[in-house]
Amino acid sequence: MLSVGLMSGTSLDGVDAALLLTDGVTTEPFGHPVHIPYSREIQNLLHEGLATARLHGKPVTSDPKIRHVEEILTEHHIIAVKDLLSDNGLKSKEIEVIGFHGQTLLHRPAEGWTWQIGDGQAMADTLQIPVVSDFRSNDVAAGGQGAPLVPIYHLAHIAGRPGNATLAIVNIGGVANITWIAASRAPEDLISCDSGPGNALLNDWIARNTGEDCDQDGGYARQGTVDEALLAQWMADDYFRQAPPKSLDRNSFTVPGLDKLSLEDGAATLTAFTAQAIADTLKLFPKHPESCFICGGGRHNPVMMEEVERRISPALISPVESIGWHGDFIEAEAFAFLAVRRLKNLPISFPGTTGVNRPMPGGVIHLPTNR
Ligand SMILES: Nc1ncnc2c1ncn2[C@@H]1O[C@H](COP(=O)(O)OP(=O)(O)OP(=O)(O)O)[C@@H](O)[C@H]1O
Ligand SMILES: CC(=O)N[C@H]1[C@@H]2OC[C@@H](O2)[C@@H](O)[C@@H]1O[C@H](C)C(=O)O
Repeated sequence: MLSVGLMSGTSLDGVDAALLLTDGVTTEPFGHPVHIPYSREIQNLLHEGLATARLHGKPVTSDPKIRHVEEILTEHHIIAVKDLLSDNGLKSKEIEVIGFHGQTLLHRPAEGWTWQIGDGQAMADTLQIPVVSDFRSNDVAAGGQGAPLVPIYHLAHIAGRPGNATLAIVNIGGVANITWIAASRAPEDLISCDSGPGNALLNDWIARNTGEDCDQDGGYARQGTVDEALLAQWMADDYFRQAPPKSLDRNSFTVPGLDKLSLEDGAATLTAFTAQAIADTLKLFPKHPESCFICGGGRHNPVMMEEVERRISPALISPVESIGWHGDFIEAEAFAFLAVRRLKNLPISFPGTTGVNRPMPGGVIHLPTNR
């Protein structure tokens, strides 16, 4: 079965689209994935959507501003699927299902909800392919965190590899998250959580001060000095001592005192914040992993990788490319996998991954209506 996965993450940098050959248990990435970056205009629109959602403080789907953002977001994802199919010489009828994550506007599992936008029915009708969206709500409604959902894909993807070392897969996206994989390789033994910030706070800091999208190759952080006292203050947040599973909103941390730092010292301290949170989170799992594989955009930032290496002890980190994975498209592949699992009614979240009380299927199926 060939399926498509679409991810628009908390970095707000664009849409990742990937193909996966999967029966919902075994997996094999297929063809060439695509990344369709957001224009500055769309990024601003998404930021406005996030700000509007924060003002509401709860899902208000009838707000015309939010509906407009959803429409543009959905159009952009439809373009990504069309590009993916044409780049790979595929037709719509060769795709069994699309996993459409959408864009998270607000995430408040403690209040019993999480809010992703993206019009799955419009996508199904336009492309004439079944679409699965809204992957997180079922888990949150059942008392789970609704995130991370990628761990079962990490497990399926690692399953073919020899060896039974305890592993961690660390994703440094907008928010960073970690999947801990036990030697048993059993889904019931998975443990995961969001570790803390990834790139989103750093991106926001760089954009605010320079108008650039990110700290390209760690250029600003490299010239700065980490304010360890301020970092210790940020790390005093109770979140970092809570046991997994646990999850974060993109804007869960407010980083007081940051504005007093220079551009470079701010970049260095935010980069260290991401790394220190990863290092401290690894101590919360039952056993220190024998290897840590890093995926997500943060692995392209050499200063961030050095900070992670320096702060994890004992450190045994390498990018996921060292095990043959494509580290920029793991999440898109994961949503292709989760969509097929939804069609088969297989669970996508587990007590150890989201804190839900039993393995839980998730996602809403949208079948194309004939026009
Ligand atoms: N060369 C680079 N130098 C510095 N930072 C980089 C580089 N390449 C990518 N990044 C960072 O990675 C980010 C994109 O990461 P990624 O695509 O994993 O985010 P995401 O899909 O939004 O993640 P998530 O869904 O996990 O929150 C960029 O916004 C940028 O901050
Ligand atoms: C609510 C939400 O959208 N969470 C995202 C976010 O981005 C990274 C981190 O926080 C992660 O837990 C989750 O996404 C990934 C894809 C997941 O569910 O596994």
